[in-house]
Amino acid sequence: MAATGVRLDLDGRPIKPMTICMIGAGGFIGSHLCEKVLFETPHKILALDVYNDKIKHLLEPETQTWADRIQFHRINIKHDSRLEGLIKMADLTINLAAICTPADYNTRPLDTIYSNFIDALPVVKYCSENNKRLIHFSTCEVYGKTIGSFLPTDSPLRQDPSYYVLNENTSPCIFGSIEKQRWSYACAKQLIERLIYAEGAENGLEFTIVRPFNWIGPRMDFIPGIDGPSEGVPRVLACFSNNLLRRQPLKLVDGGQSQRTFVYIKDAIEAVLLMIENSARANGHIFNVGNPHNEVTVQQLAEMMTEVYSKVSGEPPLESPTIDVSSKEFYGEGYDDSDKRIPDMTIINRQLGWNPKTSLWDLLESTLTYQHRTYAEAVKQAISKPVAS
Ligand SMILES: NC(=O)c1ccc[n+]([C@@H]2O[C@H](COP(=O)([O-])OP(=O)(O)OC[C@H]3O[C@@H](n4cnc5c(N)ncnc54)[C@H](O)[C@@H]3O)[C@@H](O)[C@H]2O)c1
Ligand SMILES: O=c1ccn([C@@H]2O[C@H](COP(=O)(O)OP(=O)(O)O[C@H]3OC[C@@H](O)[C@H](O)[C@H]3O)[C@@H](O)[C@H]2O)c(=O)[nH]1
Repeated sequence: MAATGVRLDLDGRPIKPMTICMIGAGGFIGSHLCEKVLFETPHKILALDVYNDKIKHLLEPETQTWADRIQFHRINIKHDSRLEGLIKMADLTINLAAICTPADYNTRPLDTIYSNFIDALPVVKYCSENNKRLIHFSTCEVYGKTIGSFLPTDSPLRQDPSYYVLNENTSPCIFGSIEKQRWSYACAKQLIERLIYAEGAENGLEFTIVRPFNWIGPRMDFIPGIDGPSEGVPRVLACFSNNLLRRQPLKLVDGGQSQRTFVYIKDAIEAVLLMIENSARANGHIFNVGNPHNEVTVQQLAEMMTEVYSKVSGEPPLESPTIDVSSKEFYGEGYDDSDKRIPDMTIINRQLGWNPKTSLWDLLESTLTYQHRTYAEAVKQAISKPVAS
C-alpha cells in the first residue's frame, strides 16, 4: 500500500517526497486525494478543514502505517493566523476550500462570493510571498453557458463542436445577468483564477488551476436528514441518491434537459496526482478535468441511476421514477443553468498524458453500491420513525 522504491515522474526524474498543505482536505475531493497520496506516495499531508468526518478513517487509529504522514488541523481559513505558518511548512499548497453547491449560489450569494474569492486571497498571497507552489481548484462553471446556446434552436451550427466544446485558452466565460445570482460562484471563481494568473505573470507565482467537470463518486455531499440537514439541497448525485433511497421520484429541474459530462472521482484524482508530481509540466497551466465521453441530459442521468440502483439494491424501480419541478420551486429566485459541458482534453493530454477510463454506467454502479451500503439502513430507520406532531 505505501510507496516503496524510487518513483519517477513523466520525464523519468526521481520524485522527491514533499509536504502538501491541503486546504479543504475533509471534503469530497480532499478525502479521495488524501487516500491517494497516503496509499501510493511517500508525501506528507497537512490536512486543513473545519470538518474531518470524511477522512476519519485516515486519522484513526494512530497505528495506521501512514499515521505519521497526515496531520489534521481544524482551521477555518477565514480567520486563523496559523494559515501562513502551515503554508510555509509545505512545499505545495492545494486549495479545495469552497462553498460549491448550486443551492447556495442564489440563496447565499454573499457567503458564496466570500468563500470562493475573498477567503482564497490570503492563500494566494502567502504562496506568492513565500515562493510556494499552488494548485487551486476552480470549476468548469467559469465557462458558464455555451456560445451555441444563443443560436436559434434549429441552427445547424449547434452541431458544430466549436460552438460548445470548452477549451481553457479559447472559450469565453458567458454568465447571465447580475440578478441571476446563480453566477455568483462562477464569477468569484473566475476572478480568483485571474488573480492567480496575474500573480504568476507579475510576481512569478508557480501555479496550476484545475477546472473539474462534475466529478462524482462515494462521499460526495450528504444525504438530507441522515448526515446533513433535512432541508439541505446537495448536488445532483446526492439529490438523486436520496430520492432512490427513500423511493421517491427523482426531481427533474425544468425538465432535466441540461447536459453534463460526469467523471469518476478515482479517474480524476489520477490527474491531480500527475499535476502534483510533474510540476514542470503543470505549472502555469489551467486544466479541464472531465470525461467528454460520459455526456447525458439530467433526465438520462435520472433514468440510468434508477436502473443501476434497482440492480444494486434488488428493489424494483418506481412506476413513475421522475417528476418535473420548476427551478424557481427547487432552487428559488435567481437560479440559472449551464446548458452543456464538454471539456476539451487537448491540454491535459499534451502536458500530462491523462485520460479518464470509467464509463458512466460503471461509475454509477460502484457509487450507488456505496450509497446503498452506507445509507439504506439509516434511511429505513428514519422513515419508520413516527413524525412529531
Ligand atoms: N466535485 C466537483 O465536481 C467539483 C466541480 C467543480 C469544482 N469543484 C471545486 O473543487 C473544490 C472541492 O470540491 P468538493 O466537491 O470536494 O467540495 P466539498 O464541499 O466536499 O469540499 C470542500 C471542503 O472545504 C472545506 N471548507 C470550506 N470553507 C472552508 C474554510 N473557510 N476553512 C476551512 N475549510 C473550508 C469544507 O468544510 C469542505 O470539507 C471546490 O473548490 C469546488 O469549487 C468541485
Ligand atoms: O435534484 C436535482 C438536482 C439537480 N438537478 C439538475 O442537475 C444538474 C446538475 O446539478 P449539480 O447539482 O450537479 O450542479 P451543476 O452541475 O449545475 O454545478 C456544479 O458544477 C461544478 C461545480 O463547480 C459545482 O460542484 C456545481 O456548481 C443541474 O442542471 C440541476 O438543475 C436536477 O434536475 N434535480
